[in-house]
Amino acid sequence: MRIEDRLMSIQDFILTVRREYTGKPLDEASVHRDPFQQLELWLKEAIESQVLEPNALILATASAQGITSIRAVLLRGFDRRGLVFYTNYASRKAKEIAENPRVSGLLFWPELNRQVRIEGVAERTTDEESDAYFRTRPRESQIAAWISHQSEVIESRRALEEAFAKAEESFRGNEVPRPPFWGGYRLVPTSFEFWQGRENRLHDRILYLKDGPTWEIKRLAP
Ligand SMILES: Cc1cc2nc3c(=O)[nH]c(=O)nc-3n(C[C@H](O)[C@H](O)[C@H](O)COP(=O)(O)O)c2cc1C
Repeated sequence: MRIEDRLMSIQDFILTVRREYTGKPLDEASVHRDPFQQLELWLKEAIESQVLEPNALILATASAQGITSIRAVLLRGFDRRGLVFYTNYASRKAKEIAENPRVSGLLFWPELNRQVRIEGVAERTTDEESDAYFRTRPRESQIAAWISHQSEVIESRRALEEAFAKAEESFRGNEVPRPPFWGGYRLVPTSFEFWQGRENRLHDRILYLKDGPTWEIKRLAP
């Protein structure tokens, strides 16, 4: 249906659209004691449910002055050390992380009425880790990493495409190495919150707080 056929303005639509959230109960007694295992379970369920971008992580950073910014990045791996994503080390997010390593991330799966909030600090992955991941990227993405001065103002789309074509030519016949200004970060969590939408807005919110080597588990009001 086209928006015009709804006989409703966009303003009225967003005011009135309302969805009942339902889902399997999330219970502090039955969740994994280890939030990384809980994350693995929910990621598995998101992937199995064929949500469009199950590993899209909305990442918030803040400058030293507390000016915040957010964007999506792709979660490329995780283990008990943290959650890994890759980017340009001269980008806005990287500059903010250099000033202030505190970051937060959000995984949101509307099809499952679920979100996961993660707070912690970002630290760079090792060169070896970044190299290993860079080698798995399609060649075009490897070349794009070289020519994109991510987050900087550029003259035009054409200038970008010309730089890409030039780089493609100069790398012809050779492997594309990882640019020194491109690599990974690991979000090392200090807290996780798993949110499951439930009926009547009585949602389940389970909070994990790092307590030395273990995690404290609490329930939050919806
Ligand atoms: C679904 C999705 C996934 C993305 N994944 C990445 C990523 O893994 N790494 C990255 O640097 N940018 C990624 N981007 C682009 C970022 O959102 C952002 O535009 C870029 O990193 C520049 O951000 P910054 O100026 O805040 O540093 C993605 C965008 C979307 C919509």
